[in-house]
Amino acid sequence: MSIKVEQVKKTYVTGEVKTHALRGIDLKIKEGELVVILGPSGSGKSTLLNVISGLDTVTEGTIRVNNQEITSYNEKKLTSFRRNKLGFIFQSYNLLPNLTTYENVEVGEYLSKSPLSINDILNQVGLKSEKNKFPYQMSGGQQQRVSIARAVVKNPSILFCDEPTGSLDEDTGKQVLKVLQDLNNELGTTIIIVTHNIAIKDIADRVIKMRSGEIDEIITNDQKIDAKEVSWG
Ligand SMILES: Nc1ncnc2c1ncn2[C@@H]1O[C@H](COP(=O)(O)OP(=O)(O)OP(=O)(O)O)[C@@H](O)[C@H]1O
Repeated sequence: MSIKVEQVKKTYVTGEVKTHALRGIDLKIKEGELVVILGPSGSGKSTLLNVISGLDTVTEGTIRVNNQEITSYNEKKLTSFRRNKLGFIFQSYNLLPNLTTYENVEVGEYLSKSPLSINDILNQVGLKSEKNKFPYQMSGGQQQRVSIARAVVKNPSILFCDEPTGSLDEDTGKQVLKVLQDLNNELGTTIIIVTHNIAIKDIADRVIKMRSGEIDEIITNDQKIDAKEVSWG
């Protein structure tokens, strides 16, 4: 699904204090792109991800997803758009602790009108033999792969990832990136990754650098590398 962001501003008001988190963002993302958003803390990365995914509203401007203006949707329409079309992965895996791997992924399946096969996805993320384990019986990388499987079983058109490797060591982080890269290549899922980790830029089609609520620079990456070759440095 393509995304078109036009003149988007987001201002948070807390008491007397106004925070201009987004100061006029223009951005187009093509279907099937893998985009990495980089920038210092407070530069507006998560806010941008939240408004594009309809988790938060804009103060000004429009966002179109596949030519549908989601900024004009009411809460009910937004909820159904998020449920049917989008997948989310966070730094904290947000798994249900008393459910097994398979059952956690079933939660994603239940939310979708056109789910993929749970077993196929567990194979794809390398968790076939972890199917009956509970989150506490697995490593951080395995738990993150369960959260990816839960998001992907919905067959989302866009996958939003907020610091997906933030809690992981380098080797495990790279395995998780590899899973995301394979999904992008094999299923054509549009993927947007927000991160502090500059090394992740090497797997992106484009890198969007943010600063103080604005896009500072957009870099097209002509030499994408395999996630296994990424080095945290
Ligand atoms: N719900 C909120 N209410 C008030 N201010 C907010 C809210 N969410 C974010 N902000 C402010 O908006 C600005 C941008 O925050 P945002 O979380 O988008 O930055 P970020 O680049 O994702 O930072 P980090 O890398 O630390 O997660 C910050 O100044 C932040 O304090």
